[in-house]
Amino acid sequence: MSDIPGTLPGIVITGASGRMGQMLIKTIVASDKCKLAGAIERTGHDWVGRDVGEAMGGTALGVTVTDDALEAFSQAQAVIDFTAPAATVEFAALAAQARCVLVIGTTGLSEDDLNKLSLAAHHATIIRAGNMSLGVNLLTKLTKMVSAALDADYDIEIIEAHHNKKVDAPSGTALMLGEAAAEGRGVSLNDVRESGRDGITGARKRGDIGFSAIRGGDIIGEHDVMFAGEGERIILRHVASDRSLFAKGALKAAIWGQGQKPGEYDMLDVLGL
Ligand SMILES: NC(=O)C1=CN([C@@H]2O[C@H](COP(=O)(O)OP(=O)(O)OC[C@H]3O[C@@H](n4cnc5c(N)ncnc54)[C@H](O)[C@@H]3O)[C@@H](O)[C@H]2O)C=CC1
Ligand SMILES: O=C(O)C1=N[C@H](C(=O)O)C[C@H](O)C1
Repeated sequence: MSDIPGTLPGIVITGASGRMGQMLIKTIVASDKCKLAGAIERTGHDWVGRDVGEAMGGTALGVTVTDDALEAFSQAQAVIDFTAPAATVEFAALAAQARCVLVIGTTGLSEDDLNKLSLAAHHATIIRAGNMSLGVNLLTKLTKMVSAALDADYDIEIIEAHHNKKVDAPSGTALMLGEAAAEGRGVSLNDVRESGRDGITGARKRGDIGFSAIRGGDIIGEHDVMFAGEGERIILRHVASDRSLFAKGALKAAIWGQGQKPGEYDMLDVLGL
């Protein structure tokens, strides 16, 4: 890992051609706190071998898209990964080899994937969150507080809406909010999670935390946490209206991670919440 004092941290972006990949590259280019050190795409992708700025339809950035992740990671101080679970697990192992900071935004990770990330975190500084925005991370705190103040007479339902290309449900953010609500109630989310209502479901089970997912158009990401009681409903809401929100949070995490010991962190650590 190159680490020349006084230079800006170099950041590698995986999934460079993706919605978040391109947003991250634009955010890095506009930042005076870090520089773009590499751009990764999957083997066979038509961006591999091209200048990433030109591939994005703009001016050349002097960074060629590569599928050799380990070589790119070893030249960087941090990697930001918003791709897909299988790729994220591979990148975590490579980040451990390269001993660099890895910021993970990928959602839809299984328990097995998370265990592999924990192993990689023995050698890499891994910062992971299903949502990198200040607003959502603050909302997790509020959700926990409201959930702790109310008993199970208030039914908790989490409703999320995203664009029609999203492949996982419930969203990573919805699960973060569900974990916060469960924590506030002093229960495990796995014991009370209800995310598959269809057909003759029977009445709602007291204490369940329900999830509903809407998919349509270009919705960036909207989340409601509803506490539905007798005669009243409390609704906590976050609406993302620009993807740059997530990219700015991820960059903040990559810079915060410099000098942190290997281990697992989240955005609450980064934001000091
Ligand atoms: N934590 C957060 O704040 C946010 C998380 N996300 C999550 O980020 C992930 C990506 O979202 P989008 O950018 O919308 O998806 P996308 O489908 O537009 O982009 C994913 C990119 O990853 C690339 N990729 C897949 N496998 C790869 C591999 N093995 N090597 C290199 N590149 C690979 C694909 O070619 C594609 O370019 C999703 O899991 C999404 O839920 C999205 C927005 C915010
Ligand atoms: O896929 C997305 O787009 C988003 N994914 C994250 C999630 O699963 O919560 C964050 C954000 O809502 C956008």
